[in-house]
Amino acid sequence: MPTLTKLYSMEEAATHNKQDDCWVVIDGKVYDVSSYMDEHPGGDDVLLAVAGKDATDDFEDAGHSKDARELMEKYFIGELDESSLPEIPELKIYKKDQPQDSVQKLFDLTKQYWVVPVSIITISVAVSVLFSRKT
Ligand code: HEM
Repeated sequence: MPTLTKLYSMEEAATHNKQDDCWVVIDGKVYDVSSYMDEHPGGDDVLLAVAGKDATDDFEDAGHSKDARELMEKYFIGELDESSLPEIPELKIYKKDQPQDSVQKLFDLTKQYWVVPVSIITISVAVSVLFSRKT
């Protein structure tokens, strides 16, 4: 049977940023750690510092054990609605300017560096003409 996962926007997660109402977002998943604040071996202050925010990097930096990762499931309440995230303009531009595939890429490079093969051919022709005149 399919399970329904609740989706939360980053705006909504951001409102849960207090000691007694604390959500953290880790790897696109939303956790309500309000009841875990006092028990967290890393302290409640570190959780409060990332309350209502994306704590993926901080979570990974702390080097959590397999047990800790299993324990997380207890506090899982839903997933982050990716469409609620602001679009990064640089990413869009980068994507847009990328050639479609490697063939296209090679074609673009050839267009850009046509001077190199043309110069090689010109020099070769000049050298062979000089040599043929000497003999
Ligand atoms: C649902 C979320 C979380 C759970 C269930 C959790 C659980 C745990 C557990 C069980 C430990 C003990 C060490 C281990 O087994 O790895 C721990 C330590 C720690 N946690 Fe978390 N944690 C969570 C989120 C976070 C976040 C978001 C941060 C950072 C902002 C954080 C920072 C730390 C730190 C600094 C330690 C101490 C590491 C040490 O003393 O070596 N934790 N956590």
